[in-house]
Amino acid sequence: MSEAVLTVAQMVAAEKAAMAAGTSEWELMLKAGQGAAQWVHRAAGGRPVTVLCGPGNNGGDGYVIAEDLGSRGYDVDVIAPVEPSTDTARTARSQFGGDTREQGPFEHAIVVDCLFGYGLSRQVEGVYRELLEELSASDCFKIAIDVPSAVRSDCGSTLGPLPRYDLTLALGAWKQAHFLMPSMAMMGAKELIDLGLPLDDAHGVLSSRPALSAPAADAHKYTRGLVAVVAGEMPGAPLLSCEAGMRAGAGYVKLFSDRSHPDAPADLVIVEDDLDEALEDDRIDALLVGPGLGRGETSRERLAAALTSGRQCVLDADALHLLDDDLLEGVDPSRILLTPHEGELAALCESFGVEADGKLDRARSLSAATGLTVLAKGPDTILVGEGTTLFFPQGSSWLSVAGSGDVLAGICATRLAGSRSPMEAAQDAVWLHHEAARLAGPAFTALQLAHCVKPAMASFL
Ligand SMILES: NC(=O)C1=CN([C@@H]2O[C@H](COP(=O)(O)OP(=O)(O)OC[C@H]3O[C@@H](n4cnc5c(N)ncnc54)[C@H](OP(=O)(O)O)[C@@H]3O)[C@@H](O)[C@H]2O)[C@@H](O)CC1
Ligand SMILES: [K+]
Repeated sequence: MSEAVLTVAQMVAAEKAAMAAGTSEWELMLKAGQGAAQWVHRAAGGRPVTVLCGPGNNGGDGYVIAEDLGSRGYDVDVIAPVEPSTDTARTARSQFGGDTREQGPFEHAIVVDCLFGYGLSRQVEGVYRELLEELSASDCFKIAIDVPSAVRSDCGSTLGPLPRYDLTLALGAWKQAHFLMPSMAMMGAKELIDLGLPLDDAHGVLSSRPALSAPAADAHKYTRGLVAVVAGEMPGAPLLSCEAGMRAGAGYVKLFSDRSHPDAPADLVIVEDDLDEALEDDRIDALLVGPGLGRGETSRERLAAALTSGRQCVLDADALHLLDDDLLEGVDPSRILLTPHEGELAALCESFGVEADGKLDRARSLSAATGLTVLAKGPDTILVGEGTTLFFPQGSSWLSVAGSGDVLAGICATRLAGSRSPMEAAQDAVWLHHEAARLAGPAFTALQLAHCVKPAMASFL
């Protein structure tokens, strides 16, 4: 099944294309509703179900679900504050053999929310708000059809109460809100119901688990990739990057630093030569600059030296605050990966005169304006480059710890050194980072996370 992630406009276009090819909207709704009913049945296991139906086609899906469950012998209670307003939803209503009522309260242990789907267009008020508030306060099992009803499908922000759902059933394709905060964290388990829509042209894709490989039989340390981490004013952060990079498959990790690192592990090579000289080593496959770099003039010079060396680079942390058009002059942007968190992304957009709203739009606009690959990290991670946007399943919330980004940057640099493109390297790194966090369990430190990158590798071999 396609893992395309669509905007509302793309969703509407895909539906239109399916209809032009001979499938009616009613057929799509039947397929969607019956596919969803199958999941509701699995969750309900015979217990009575309440279905909340709104005025549009999301409500139409609700009537199809109610009819399907009724035909299986379920006790179904349908709450529909208004009559359906689209032809297809009216057809669905007329095919539903049961009664409806206009408002709550609802008592059943399973509630299916079909108030609004991707057609949500304004603040949720009145009886709809009351129903969503009641749903939020209830301890019932909550199922959202397509998207939670108060969620804007393109950006994941809310226009009303957002209950914590147990299950969200996406119809036809994933919407961006399924992988963006705050909505993604409230959707529970997510399942996709295939409607056979044409989705080949989608620019957004859900990242699939990478398959990594062990070194070739004749590998040596240089063929596996030499990573150089360019240190700066603060020693701790680049060391964390090295600790992670050393466990993500690199053959060799070096720290280019002009100060001593008494806490460095014995298996890390520290190069104290002049940076320009150190960068002349032809065997370097990728550089990481930014963690602990500082933002002063010397730091800027170190970043400039790294960029003008022509090597593939991962830029993180302070490097993202220093980066501007001047530093990128003559640099091939297709060899550079940026790993900003939300604040760094906003700062980058300002530096490059990119006007955009929200994380997704910022990452896309920055990449389009500069040609750089952008890994916009955070609880909802987005990767943009080569005209594509990749979305990711949610990682552990324990990743919100100081040094977590340094670890991610170190993994990115190692993957980039291992003959991966910036997009591939970043994708590998997000999965390794998430898996390391899963293995580290609760309340880990960044160093413990870096150590778990090694066992995380095993999950992808
Ligand atoms: N993808 C597919 O292939 C398939 C998709 N299907 C389903 O269609 C869904 C999209 O349907 P949709 O376009 O009819 O929009 P939907 O979300 O039901 O809501 C629009 C209605 O709500 C109203 N309204 C909006 N906001 C409001 C507010 N705050 N407060 C009050 N009213 C508000 C709005 O009114 P208006 O803005 O027009 O005044 C309009 O009446 C999609 O999510 C999926 O479930 C399947 O059936 C078939 C296959
Ligand atoms: K819904």
